[in-house]
Amino acid sequence: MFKINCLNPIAKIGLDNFSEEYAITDNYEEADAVLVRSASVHELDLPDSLQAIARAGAGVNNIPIDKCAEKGIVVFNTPGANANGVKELVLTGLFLASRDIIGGVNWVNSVKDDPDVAKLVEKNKAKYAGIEISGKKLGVIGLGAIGVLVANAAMKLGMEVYGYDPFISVRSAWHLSKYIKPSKSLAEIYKECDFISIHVPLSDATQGMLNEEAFKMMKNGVRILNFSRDSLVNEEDMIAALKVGKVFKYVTDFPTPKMAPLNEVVAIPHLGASTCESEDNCAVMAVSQLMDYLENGTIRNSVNYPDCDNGYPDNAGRLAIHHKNIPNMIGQFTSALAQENINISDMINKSKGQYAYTLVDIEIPSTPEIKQKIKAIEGVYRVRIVK
Ligand SMILES: NC(=O)c1ccc[n+]([C@@H]2O[C@H](COP(=O)([O-])OP(=O)(O)OC[C@H]3O[C@@H](n4cnc5c(N)ncnc54)[C@H](O)[C@@H]3O)[C@@H](O)[C@H]2O)c1
Ligand SMILES: O=C(O)[C@H](O)COP(=O)(O)O
Repeated sequence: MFKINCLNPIAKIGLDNFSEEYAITDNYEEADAVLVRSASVHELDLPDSLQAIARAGAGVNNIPIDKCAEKGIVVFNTPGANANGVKELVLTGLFLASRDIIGGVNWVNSVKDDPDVAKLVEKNKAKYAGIEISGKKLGVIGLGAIGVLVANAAMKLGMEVYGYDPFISVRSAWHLSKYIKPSKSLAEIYKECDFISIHVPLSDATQGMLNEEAFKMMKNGVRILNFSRDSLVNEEDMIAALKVGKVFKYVTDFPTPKMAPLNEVVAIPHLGASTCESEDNCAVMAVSQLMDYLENGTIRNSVNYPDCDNGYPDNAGRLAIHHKNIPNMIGQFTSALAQENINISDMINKSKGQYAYTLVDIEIPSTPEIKQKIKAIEGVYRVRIVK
């Protein structure tokens, strides 16, 4: 029986896919695996029982992924599963940035009981007027699952779209419209674009990337959209840029105490992935990846361990070994098994950066003694008996 703890509410359609071999527990400390959305795992201890964390969503900055890797805990996410939900809200954001729609609606609310409301509207509407997005230049920073959808959709709305992603995947490149202009540098995006939308993960490399230096290169009155993470933007620099009109509007899905009260900020309560469809997609994908990992040792869409699939374990035993990606690990595993006169029937080894993962199928059912012998090898983080 596998025990699953949910650190956030997870869509029922996903949880319903767990078979009778699984039980949902309220007790994080006893969980074999955890499902999470945006709740922070950084402050939590990682119990010895914990084998996997599945993020039902894209961003994993709420999870200590290296600390997990070193305990042999596989961290999954669900690439693309909420991308359409986010894209639709980004399109909304483009329109909200083009005219002061929110300011105007709020003002109408404040005069709604006035019998002359219709006259007042005609007299005051100019204050909320703006521009059209058609014909304007949009810069999309980060052409992953969301960035590609945003770029293609904005192009269909008549925008001239520039894209920047030095690490673009083959899959994204295939899906990107040929009409999107590839930018060689961020500077080109900053100098050319009327609207800029950022779709990169938060990391040490991207934190604060929209800062004073970047704003200096941008057009006066640029509109910036951030549906990725608050700290991609240097808050003080953004506030200064908004004050002088360098940035005309900042649309963000991540309000902070300093940003939320500003008139030039459209602050949305992190709704990008909060649609029935996205929540269902993420939950189904996360649960399927967890089950395949717990039952077969298969890894799909992990952010700290490599993809690794040796199918259903149809040999007598299977060991899943998490280890450092250093020379002679496989040699030591095979020697340790040979010393016990155990024949290996199948084996697969994959690596990702400094971490590696080996699935070894053997001709006898795995035992705690075999597990211990492999675990004692230096550089091994965890050994799990799959079968
Ligand atoms: N608002 C929401 O509810 C919501 C929902 C989903 C995702 N997100 C956020 O959006 C981010 C992107 O999501 P995604 O699904 O498109 O992820 P993704 O992994 O598919 O795409 C990210 C892209 O950013 C690119 N990238 C990385 N560093 C870059 C850099 N320095 N400059 C330019 N490009 C860079 C990568 O090459 C990749 O193509 C997530 O990490 C998450 O933080 C927010
Ligand atoms: O990174 C993500 O997938 C989003 O920020 C969604 O977060 P949520 O699952 O908490 O809505």
